[in-house]
Amino acid sequence: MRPPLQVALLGGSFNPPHVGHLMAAHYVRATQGVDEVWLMPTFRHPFGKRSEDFEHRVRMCELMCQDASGWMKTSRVESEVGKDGRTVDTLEFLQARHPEHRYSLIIGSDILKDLPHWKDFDRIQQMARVLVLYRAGYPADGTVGPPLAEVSSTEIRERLTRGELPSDLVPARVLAHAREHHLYGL
Ligand SMILES: Nc1ncnc2c1ncn2[C@@H]1O[C@H](COP(=O)(O)OP(=O)(O)OP(=O)(O)O)[C@@H](O)[C@H]1O
Ligand SMILES: O=C(O)c1ccc[n+]([C@@H]2O[C@H](COP(=O)([O-])O)[C@@H](O)[C@H]2O)c1
Repeated sequence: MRPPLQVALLGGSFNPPHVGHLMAAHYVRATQGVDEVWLMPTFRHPFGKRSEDFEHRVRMCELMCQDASGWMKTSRVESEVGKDGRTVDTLEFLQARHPEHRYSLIIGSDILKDLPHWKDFDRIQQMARVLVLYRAGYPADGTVGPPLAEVSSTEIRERLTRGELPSDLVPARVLAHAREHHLYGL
């Protein structure tokens, strides 16, 4: 019998995806015994965060995944769960759909402050191994690995608003998609 597929989930707004996401995915794949990393763009953000259209964010994630050899994938699962975007519901849905997989959940250390407001984080920890990555600028206890890139989608959107093209922070194919579709006021 084959061992279960080890899947690490990286949920986020991806508004837009950037090299910080890419480094997080590569780091986990390289060091955490993971077969695949699935990017899961939010469909309904639980805290009401507004973003560009889901389809554009999915496409930009797919374009970013093209840089990896099949192990990094984009999942539309958040649009299929049919609830209000809570991660515990997404995990339940994925476990029912692929009971043969084993899940890890990747979060950056900037999110630790929000966890008390997440739904059923205890249950999440029962269903998945939670990997807290050290996001540069957000030191915390219990993180895994070195500080990762100091980059955020917020900073990228700000640069775009100023008319700058953040080609040092956004994969080229992703930036080309944003330009072609006039996202972020381009
Ligand atoms: N540079 C980074 N290093 C480590 N983790 C990151 C980094 N950027 C994002 N993450 C993690 O990836 C997940 C999704 O992040 P998200 O898509 O919200 O990006 P963001 O840059 O934080 O966006 P925004 O600035 O719009 O809040 C979160 O768990 C976040 O902590
Ligand atoms: O489950 C929750 O209650 C919950 C509350 C807030 C955020 N999340 C998830 O956290 C991930 C990162 O969100 P964000 O705000 O950094 O884009 C994303 O997958 C969200 O669905 C989950």
